[in-house]
Amino acid sequence: MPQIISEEEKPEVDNELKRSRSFSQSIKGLFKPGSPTRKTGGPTDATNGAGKNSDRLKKLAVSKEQELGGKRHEAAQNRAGDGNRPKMNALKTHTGAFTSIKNHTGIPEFAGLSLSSHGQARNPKENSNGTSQESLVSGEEAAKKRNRKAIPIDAGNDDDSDGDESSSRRENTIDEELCKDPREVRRSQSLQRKGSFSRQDYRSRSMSLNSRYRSRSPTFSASNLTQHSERHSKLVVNTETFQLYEDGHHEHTLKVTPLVHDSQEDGHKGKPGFSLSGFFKSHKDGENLESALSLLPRSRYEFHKRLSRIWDEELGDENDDKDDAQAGKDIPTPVNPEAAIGVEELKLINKLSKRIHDTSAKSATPVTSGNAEVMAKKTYTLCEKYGKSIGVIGHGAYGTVKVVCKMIAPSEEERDITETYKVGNKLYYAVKELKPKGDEPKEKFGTRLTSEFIIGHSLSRGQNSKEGPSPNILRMLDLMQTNDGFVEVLEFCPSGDLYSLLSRASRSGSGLHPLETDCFMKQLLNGVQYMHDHGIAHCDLKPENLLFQPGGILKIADFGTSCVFQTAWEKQVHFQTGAVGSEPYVAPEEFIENREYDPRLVDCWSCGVIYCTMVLGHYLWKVPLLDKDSVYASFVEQIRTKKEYAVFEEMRHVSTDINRYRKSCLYNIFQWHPDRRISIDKLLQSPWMKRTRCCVFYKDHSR
Ligand SMILES: Nc1ncnc2c1ncn2[C@@H]1O[C@H](COP(=O)(O)OP(=O)(O)OP(=O)(O)O)[C@@H](O)[C@H]1O
Repeated sequence: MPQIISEEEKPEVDNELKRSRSFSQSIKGLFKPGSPTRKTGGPTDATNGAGKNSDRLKKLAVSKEQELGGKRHEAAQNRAGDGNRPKMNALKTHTGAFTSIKNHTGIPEFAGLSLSSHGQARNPKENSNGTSQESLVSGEEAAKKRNRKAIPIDAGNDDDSDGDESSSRRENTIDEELCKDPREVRRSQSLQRKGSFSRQDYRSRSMSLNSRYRSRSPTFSASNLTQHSERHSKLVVNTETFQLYEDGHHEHTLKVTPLVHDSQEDGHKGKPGFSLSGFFKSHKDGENLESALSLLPRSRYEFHKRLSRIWDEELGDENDDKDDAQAGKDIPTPVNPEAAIGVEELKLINKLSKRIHDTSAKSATPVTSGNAEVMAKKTYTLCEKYGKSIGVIGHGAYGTVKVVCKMIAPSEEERDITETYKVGNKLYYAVKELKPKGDEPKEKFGTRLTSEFIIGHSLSRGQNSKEGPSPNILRMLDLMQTNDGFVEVLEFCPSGDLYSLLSRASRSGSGLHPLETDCFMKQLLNGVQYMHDHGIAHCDLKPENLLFQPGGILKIADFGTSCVFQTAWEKQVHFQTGAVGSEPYVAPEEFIENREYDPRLVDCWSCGVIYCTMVLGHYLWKVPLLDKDSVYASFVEQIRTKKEYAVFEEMRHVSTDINRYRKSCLYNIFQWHPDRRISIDKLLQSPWMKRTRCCVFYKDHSR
């Protein structure tokens, strides 16, 4: 049964809502471009965050472990009308999560806490694509049209371990219309389209590439993927992105996002699209990028092992080893070895901070001049390790994201393919340029850079994890330095992000299939659970930060605003204050001034919003503030008075049972009081998720 707030709890909730209302008055300027640091509560900038982090470390030594309230409530469901769908006007905040570490006495002076942000007003998807979030806004007729007759099918998970759910109750059904004619399905599921995308039509080229990609396994180890294609089962649903078989198995067939010719970046007229077989002529920008040098110590050089060994033998850097040994001596023994931020990360933070600081100090003498040769001997260039730039995949707030491609020798072809996207003997990497924004202080930029990289690098390597890396965390492979900035080398996800997928689905009128959305949700929750298990909360979960491999493997990306709530030296969970993320996905408690909140629970709220966005094809609300958003206010009102929300009640699924379980989970996610919100762990244990068939096989069957 869904949980809502009981009568006796109302006063407390009312107070909170009032507070959130009054805070909303002051939040107006919070996310303006270049808006100054908030003085009280709310987001702070990285420098303030650093101060807070030191305080926190002192506090942490004596404080008791904070535990989550696990109270769950039950409530009845009634029907109610829904308000108007909002047009999107979202925002995003950024923060740095680390500060440089100068000494290691006592509890390490590790400042891995993202408590902060200064806001910038920004369209949620204000990028080169001209893509607008409004494109996701649509009406509600589609939901009504989806209410159709159903026929039985086993759409459940093979895992029958959800105790109380006996097999006799598994009357899973699938929409009759969906089985009959996928095109009709598309029409019937069509979502009203608003706005348009200036992203050029990707289809002509990507369609031909798509078949190549579809035939190969996604980048995650094949053993972790469920196998569908060998089964001889009738295809019952076939949309542009999803194929469902009669036996309940499914496959994702995501398209490949086209690259833009590098030269177009410079204003040259070039042919749009790209060929994976051809390399473009290097130009000045390309040379700058390709000669970028890694900032990672050579001991971190885990790929291209053969080459690494040669360098280690020929060019051993004793100083690095000495520094490591010295730093290791001063670091106390971890109490929480599973934390993503442990001894190795601490050493790396120090090294990177030093290197980034040195680079900033010497910005007048870029690395390509005299010192470049010396540095190049100690490390490797981007071109040597990851290949040449072949095009641009997108634009972020901090710079362009390019794709580089490296041919590998036949002897290397057996190499671990989890590293990045691989086609034949070519490996593709995404290279994200990072430059300080406008007048962003160098120190703050360095902090943000280190934070994002260390968190992403540690999580994606899974070094501190018994089960190894998660297939749902984007691999962050390297941090390199160019003439005028830095670049992160990332696993390349050729199918782009969930935002683009939803936009395309909305545009083509197909929407996503319920089993498709459930599979993505399960992957998302598993990825987030992995992060939480290792002491990191993402804090900016949204479709734009979820990338895909063509086979439908979802990758959580962008750790720039992530929060380290527990390091290897802490047993307690650290809460944070201040709104972080994008308004539609931010949990309501983040807006309450000076209120500490559990970052894991805000991630859970965001997952719920993402899920609803996938199902509905539009946002739930613009912002969860009563006085700012009538749709959110309507949600709160309906839950209070009718104990249900019309939007959730009207959602349809292929299975009536799964629909019921899902609804229950949604009510438990959208608890505005965080103490009553369901955790990611519990969500993954729910009958809904247990019955969700997923493209990734998670070792822990409870997931
Ligand atoms: N590893 C990757 N593989 C494929 N596409 C990527 C990858 N990383 C980013 N992109 C694409 O590049 C575009 C810009 O990404 P980026 O992360 O810089 O944007 P952003 O979300 O604005 O980030 P930030 O919040 O750090 O500014 C997005 O459209 C994204 O889908």
